Amino acid sequence: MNASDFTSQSLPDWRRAVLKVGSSLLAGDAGLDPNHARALAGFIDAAFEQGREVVLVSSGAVAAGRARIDDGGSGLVPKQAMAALGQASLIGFWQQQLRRPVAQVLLSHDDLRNRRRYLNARATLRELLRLRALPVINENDTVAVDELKLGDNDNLAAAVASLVDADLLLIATDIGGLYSAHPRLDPSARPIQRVERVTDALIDAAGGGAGTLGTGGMRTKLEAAAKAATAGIATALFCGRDPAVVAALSRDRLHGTLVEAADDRLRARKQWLRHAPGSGVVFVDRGAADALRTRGASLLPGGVVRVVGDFRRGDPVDIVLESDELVLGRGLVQYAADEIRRIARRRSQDIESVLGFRYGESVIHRDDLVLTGAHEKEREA
Ligand SMILES: Nc1ncnc2c1ncn2[C@@H]1O[C@H](COP(=O)(O)OP(=O)(O)O)[C@@H](O)[C@H]1O
Ligand SMILES: N[C@@H](CCC(=O)OP(=O)(O)O)C(=O)O
Repeated sequence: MNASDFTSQSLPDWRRAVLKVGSSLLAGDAGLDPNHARALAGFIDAAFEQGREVVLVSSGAVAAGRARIDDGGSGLVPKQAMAALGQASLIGFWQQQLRRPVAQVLLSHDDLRNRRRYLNARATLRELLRLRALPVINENDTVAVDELKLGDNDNLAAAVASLVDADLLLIATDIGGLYSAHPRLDPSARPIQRVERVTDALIDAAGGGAGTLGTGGMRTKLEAAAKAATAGIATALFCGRDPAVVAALSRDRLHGTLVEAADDRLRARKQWLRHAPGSGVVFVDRGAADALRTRGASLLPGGVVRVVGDFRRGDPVDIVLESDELVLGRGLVQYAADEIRRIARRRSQDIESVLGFRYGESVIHRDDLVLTGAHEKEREA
C-alpha cells in the first residue's frame, strides 16, 4: 500500500500546478506535524526556483483547532468552530516550512460558481503569483457547508486548478496512489498506474471511507481528477509521506497514479464559453475586430463603440462588429455594462480617472475570449 507498488512515470509538462495536501499528512498527535510537510515545502520552493508556480490547497485547520481546544464535540458546527480555531495556525505552520511568503485565501464553492467572485478570486491569485508568493487555499469552513459534512478540499482543488488555469493538479495523500479497491479493506486491491478516463465504475470501486481526519477518501480525489480532466488538466495522486516520492516530483517523475486530461485545456475552456448564454452585446469598431482576429489581442475600451444590455462584471457577452453587425465571438467582461459605456472609446490609461478604479486594461481579456468559427481560425493561424 505504499509508493513502491507504483513504478516511476513522467509527469506531464507543467509550469503552474495546484498542490492539494490532505489532513492525513499534516495531523499529528499534538496538532500539525511538520514531518511530511517539510518535503512538500521543499518541492514547492524548488518549483518556484525552477521558474514554475504552485498554488497550495491545504487541509488541516480542523486538526490544528482540535490541538488548541478539544472538548470532544463532533458534528458539523463543532468542526466548523475547530476549523476557525485552527486556520491561523495552519497558515503559520506553512510559513514556517517555506522560504516564500505565504498568503491565506479562503474560498467556498459558491464563490467559484458566481462569475464575478470567480473573476475577483482569479485576479487576486494571479497577482499573488506575479509577486512570487504562495497562495495557501482552504475552504471557508465557517460559511461553506456542503450537505452535512465539511466541504471537501479535493473538489475545491480541482476548481482552483481551473480557476488559475493550472497545467497540473497534484494530490498528496497518505497512500501510494489509486488502487482497484479500498486497499485497507480488500487485500486483492491492485495499484493503478494510469487512468485514461474516470468512469463511475472506477469511482464506485475506489471507495470513500477515509480516516478520522480526512474527508473523502479516494472517491473525492477521483471526482476531483474527473473535473480537472474535463477542464484539460491532468491529475497526479501520490504519497506525500514518502520524501523520495515528493523529491522525485521536482525531477518530473511520478510514483503514483496519473489521471490523464480528457481534453486540451484551451479547447475545454472555449467550449464552455461558446455555450454559455450571452448576457448582452459589446459592439466594436473595425480596428478592434482586426486586433482580435489577427493578433489574438484583448479587447480594449478604445475599440468599443456601444453596449447593449445590463450585464455585470464576469458575465459572458457577444462581441459584434458594429459596421456589419457581424458576430465575432463571445467573452467574459471585466467591467459591468454601465462601466463599459463610460470607458468606451477611451484609452486604457483613462479607466481609473473615469471610473475611480480599475480591474485591468482590457474590457475582455484575451484568455476569456473565444471567436466564432472562421474568426477563430484566423486568430489561431
Ligand atoms: N481505491 C482506493 N485506493 C487508495 N486509497 C483508498 C481507496 N479507497 C479508499 N481509500 C482510502 O483513502 C484514503 C485517503 O483519503 P483521505 O483519508 O481522505 O486523505 P486526505 O486527508 O489525504 O484527503 C486512503 O488512506 C485509503 O484509506
Ligand atoms: N477544510 C478542512 C478540510 C476538509 C478536507 O477536505 O479534508 P481532507 O480530506 O483531509 O483534504 C480543514 O482544513 O480541516
